[in-house]
Amino acid sequence: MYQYLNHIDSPDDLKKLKPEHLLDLAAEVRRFLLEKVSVTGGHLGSNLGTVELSIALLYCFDSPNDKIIWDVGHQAYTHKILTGRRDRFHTQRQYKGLSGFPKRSESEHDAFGVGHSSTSISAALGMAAAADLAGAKNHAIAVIGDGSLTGGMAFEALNQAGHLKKDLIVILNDNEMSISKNVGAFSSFISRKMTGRYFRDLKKEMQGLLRNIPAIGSDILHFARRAENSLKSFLTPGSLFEALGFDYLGPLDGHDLPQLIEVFNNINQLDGPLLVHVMTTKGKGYKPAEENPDKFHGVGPFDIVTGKATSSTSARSYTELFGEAMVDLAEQDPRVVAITAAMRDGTGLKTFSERFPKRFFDVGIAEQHAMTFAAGLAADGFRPVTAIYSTFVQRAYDQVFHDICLQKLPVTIAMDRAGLVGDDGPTHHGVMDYSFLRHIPGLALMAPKDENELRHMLKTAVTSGVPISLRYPRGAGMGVELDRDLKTLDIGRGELLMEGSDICLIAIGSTVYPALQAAHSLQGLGVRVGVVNARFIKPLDAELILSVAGSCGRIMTVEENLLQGGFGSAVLELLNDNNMQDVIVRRLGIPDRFVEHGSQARLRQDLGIDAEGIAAAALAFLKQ
Ligand SMILES: Cc1ncc(C[n+]2csc(CCOP(=O)(O)OP(=O)(O)O)c2C)c(N)n1
Ligand SMILES: CC(=O)[C@@H](O)[C@H](O)COP(=O)(O)O
Ligand SMILES: [Mg+2]
Repeated sequence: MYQYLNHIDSPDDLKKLKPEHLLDLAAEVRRFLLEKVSVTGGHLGSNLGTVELSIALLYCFDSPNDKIIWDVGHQAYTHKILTGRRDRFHTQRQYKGLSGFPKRSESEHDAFGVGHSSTSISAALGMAAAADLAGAKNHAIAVIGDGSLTGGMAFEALNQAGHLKKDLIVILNDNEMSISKNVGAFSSFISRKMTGRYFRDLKKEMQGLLRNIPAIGSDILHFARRAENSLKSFLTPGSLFEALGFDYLGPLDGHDLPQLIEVFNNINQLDGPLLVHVMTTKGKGYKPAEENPDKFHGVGPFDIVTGKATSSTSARSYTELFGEAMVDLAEQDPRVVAITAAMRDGTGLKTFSERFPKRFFDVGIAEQHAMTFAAGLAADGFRPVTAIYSTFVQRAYDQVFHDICLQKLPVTIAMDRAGLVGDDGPTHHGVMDYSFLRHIPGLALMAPKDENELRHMLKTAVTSGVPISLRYPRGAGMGVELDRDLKTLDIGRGELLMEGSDICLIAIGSTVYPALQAAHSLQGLGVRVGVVNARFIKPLDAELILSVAGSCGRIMTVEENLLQGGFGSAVLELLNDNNMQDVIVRRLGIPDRFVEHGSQARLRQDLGIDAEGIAAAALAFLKQ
């Protein structure tokens, strides 16, 4: 089946192959990727696009002594397969299986843990500085995509690299795609095809310009030629990197394995900062992915022949209903604008962008900029909604504080993928937003119990006129009926769902329905259980919580967030501030550790925040 691939368990095995066999190996790797990812799901398009690049890097450099760092790392499947993980690759992103991203704890060939974009150049530069200090001669190689290069910290690293002049290799994998088509002036600049027409027009312009300068004899033509040459060198993609102190090579064909090997063997001898620009095709070698690179960026299990998904969910997703509510709100209020950081489809804003193109902004992978851009819009009368995954909002903590809350600007921070996201694992779980946002003065923070309440919370947010954030989970909603009209909720008001005098479960967001389920099963055992849907992490519904605490004397909080500084902590603080220390409290949530990847259901079960876990914890609590 795999004549070459089955004999490669390390880069040393790879190096035993003759160069002419590497093309066959690349074909086998592509087949292997399709075979495995069509079953497990995962990031397909970017991995099909980096097969040759991965082979050439491991063939020409000396991993793990040479450090290869993949930016984001979603495109490092071939790197993993050729570094001893082929036989375990069917477990990638599965519970207790391989991670979907490079991880130092997983292999010595994973030089740096990744998952959030734009970190590779900083890390590689750090390793280059380490090698320099240690007198070592190993290479530090960052492989960064054109999308990830729109992330600000990549430029912070390029800036310092050009200054330090350490031996650093940056490989720009340019497929002109982020998750969707890449955006921004920089991405069009680096992918600019220096066409003949472009130069001809430019030349005409130059000559026109020069004709207006008083004749300075025959020198003018000499000057014109020099101007044209310098203009050409200035306007090629490499000119910007050269201006930052890098040597620039490219653009090369990122699928031409012999060329990549020749170049990589040569650059092995170079020193100082070097940027190699390779052009690749996202989804290369698999027609459905080449034709729909955005759709095949991240996939569930699919049929290789048709390219169609083989698993589907019934209930509509939180994301989809968020997107629909955004369209409704934008129709009602011309001040509503939407901002995404390179994740239009992932955040459900595709329809919004088509209906209101002038009120839709994709800022690239630039969450910090997104927040302050929103603050600018809000300062001048608009109602911006930033739609950013919870884990990526962590990137923009200071901007939320400094640019939005301190100035009390009416920005809505809509955090999708909040809570446990599942297969992407610890880099992507959105389990800290209660903790890192709750203590910012003036910021309201809420979480809906279901997709219908999400819609009302969104309306509440964009009409509130204050800094406000809502967070909702990845995946399907609860399948509840949707109210026809969106309504506004009272900020700081929760709802009492069940009354009970033995114990009261105070839940928030995705834990409300599991708490209700637990309560019904406890009722069957004769336990009188109350359930509260808190709705707001801040401001808490103090009146409701103090009332149930006083009448029950025993409460259990439940949250899909770290316990440290989370919702339960807020309730403890409230009780303490109101001298209700005699109320006994148990907090269910995520303990002080990172949660590995696996299905959301399995992770919630492990953490005891699913219905069974809540019921068991409540029973144990009652027996104390
Ligand atoms: C800080 C951060 N924001 C957003 C993402 C989501 N994300 C993952 S891959 C990706 C696009 C990356 O594009 P590029 O670097 O060009 O890689 P390609 O998929 O094209 O190979 C995005 C936006 C992320 N991983 N990290
Ligand atoms: C690698 C990356 O960060 C994104 O591709 C992320 O995996 C998308 O997550 P969703 O699949 O939840 O949209
Ligand atoms: Mg790209």
